[in-house]
Amino acid sequence: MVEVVSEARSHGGRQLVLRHDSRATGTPMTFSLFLPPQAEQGRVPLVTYLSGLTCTHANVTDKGEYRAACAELGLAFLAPDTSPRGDGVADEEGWDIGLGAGFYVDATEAPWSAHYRMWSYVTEELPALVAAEYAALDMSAQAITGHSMGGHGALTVALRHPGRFHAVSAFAPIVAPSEVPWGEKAFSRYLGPDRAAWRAHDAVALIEDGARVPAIRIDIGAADPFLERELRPERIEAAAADAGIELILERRSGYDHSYFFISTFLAEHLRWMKSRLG
Ligand SMILES: N[C@@H](CCC(=O)N[C@@H](CS)C(=O)NCC(=O)O)C(=O)O
Repeated sequence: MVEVVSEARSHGGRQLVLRHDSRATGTPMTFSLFLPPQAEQGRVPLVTYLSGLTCTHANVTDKGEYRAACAELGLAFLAPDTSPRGDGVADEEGWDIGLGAGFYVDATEAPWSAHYRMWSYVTEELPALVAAEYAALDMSAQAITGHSMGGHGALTVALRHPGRFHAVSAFAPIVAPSEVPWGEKAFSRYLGPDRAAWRAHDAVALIEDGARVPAIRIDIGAADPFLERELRPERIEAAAADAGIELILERRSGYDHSYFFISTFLAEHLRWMKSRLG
């Protein structure tokens, strides 16, 4: 059962905000879905966008400026939340852990393991739900992208589902979470101290361990304050080069980590995705 929280006409399509009771997280979950005008006539590809730390579906929905391009290109755009929320959901002080910081893993450690099952949510439950509810979505034509923690999510989800996504891109992604403070903090709590278990959720480690996608597109702001400490794009440049994965990585002069940066380049990513979706 999906509840429509809000619906608005935009660029000839429909911008929906939806809520449902998630089996994966055991909580209500809210997400947004834009259906372009082409969805009224036939089937359309689906782009999933995974958000970053502190975000809900609302940040990209309000500030991402994707609707004009999606309406032109005939792409649906799905934006999930970044963690379970509600009474009884574990949290800890700090904006980089707990609520708003699910890191797209299924936690194995208490107290997190009770609800923090964002991997199952974004890879299984949510795609199945939207496919069942919206027949216009062509689930054989999917692409995925994301920002920061959500860039990490997009890369790891695509690397672990070969063939599901025709295109994967990211904005300012955390490419090697096992090696940086945000990821070490989250993984040690959610997945425990055994770093071997972290590799399945680390894009650089996955590539080193043999996971492959045909191509990756990344944009990153050269003035991003998290660049050197948390994002470390040089790590995926090295891994992709060693693996023979085509990597289109643009460092955008003067841009920071914010939605002013993302909204500037999101349409370009959607165009690139559309070209790979055929
Ligand atoms: N809250 C943090 C910043 C966290 C941050 O930059 N989050 C990014 C994702 S990693 C974001 O998109 N924030 C929400 C927004 O800009 O709308 C701080 O105070 O430094």
